[in-house]
Amino acid sequence: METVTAETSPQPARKHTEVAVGVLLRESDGALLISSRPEGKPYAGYWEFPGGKLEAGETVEQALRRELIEELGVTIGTAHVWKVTEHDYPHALVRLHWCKVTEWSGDFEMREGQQMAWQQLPLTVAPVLPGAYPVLQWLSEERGLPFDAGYYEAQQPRD
Ligand SMILES: Nc1nc2c([nH]c(=O)n2[C@H]2C[C@H](O)[C@@H](COP(=O)(O)OP(=O)(O)OP(=O)(O)O)O2)c(=O)[nH]1
Repeated sequence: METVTAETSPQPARKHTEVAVGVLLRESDGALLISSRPEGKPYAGYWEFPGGKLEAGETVEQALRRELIEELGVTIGTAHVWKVTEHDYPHALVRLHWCKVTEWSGDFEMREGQQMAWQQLPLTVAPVLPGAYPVLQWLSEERGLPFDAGYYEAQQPRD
């Protein structure tokens, strides 16, 4: 009989965590809204696009609308998925559903004690969550700007 060791036994497939993410674009100058991750979450203090995990039965748009009310106090208009990416973190395998958002109402309030910044590319806040790099690349390409992942990598904390 074949012995299956820990090294050779197949690993069960990791389940994806589905995440809705908003790229809020300011009409006047095309600036992007970036926010910092609150204390108590993995990667606290890292900068990201606002959003969060889908709850049972929610569409991406519904989850994004709920998250932005919870985190920022704004209610978004229509949002459609623009890109889907995946990132494998030690804490989770995430599937990110990215939506561009150009319409919202309400005043921004940092309801989770986080910070926010309207930024042009390349971003000047750091460190940025690595799962956001592909979107920064696509946004740069759309604007005819160079994208250098090394610029963002160099700002990651070292252990
Ligand atoms: N919001 C957001 N999440 C991102 C980005 N890039 C990226 O890899 N992620 C990952 C980090 C997290 O593993 C996951 C989002 O989960 P989260 O913990 O922030 O979600 P949540 O607000 O629903 O959190 P929770 O407190 O309910 O657990 O997606 C990004 O730009 N924005």
